Amino acid sequence: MTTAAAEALDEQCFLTAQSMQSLNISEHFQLVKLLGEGTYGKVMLAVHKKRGTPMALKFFPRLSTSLASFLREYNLSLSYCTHPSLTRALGIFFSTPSYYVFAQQAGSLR
Ligand SMILES: Nc1ncnc2c1ncn2[C@@H]1O[C@H](COP(=O)(O)OP(=O)(O)OP(=O)(O)O)[C@@H](O)[C@H]1O
Repeated sequence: MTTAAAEALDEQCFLTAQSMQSLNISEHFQLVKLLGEGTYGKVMLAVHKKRGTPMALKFFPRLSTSLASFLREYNLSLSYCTHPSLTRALGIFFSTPSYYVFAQQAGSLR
């Protein structure tokens, strides 16, 4: 990553930190099933309760994930999401008492 790209990413992380909401997951999403687990945490298939939109929610445990590294993952997923072979980030991110979470299009490509 170039210095300019790293600075742009830092700035984006700072800005997104300002608008992170705390959500009660069960109020907004129905969790359907576990899609997989990575080194950082788990990925669940979820449906937005009001809109019926299916999506993959990525759960980063707050015990083992710093806010800075979560925001970095989230913002990287937003900037790479234009690549046709990657699942699209949906611009949804929030915290719960135990997790930092962001949403991606649920796909079979990964
Ligand atoms: N958007 C998605 N749609 C459907 N399934 C997904 C999606 N993202 C991740 N998964 C599933 O969850 C698993 C874990 O994904 P995750 O992105 O957490 O980790 P990874 O990139 O596979 O591994 P690591 O965390 O080690 O880099 C994947 O292997 C895949 O099976």
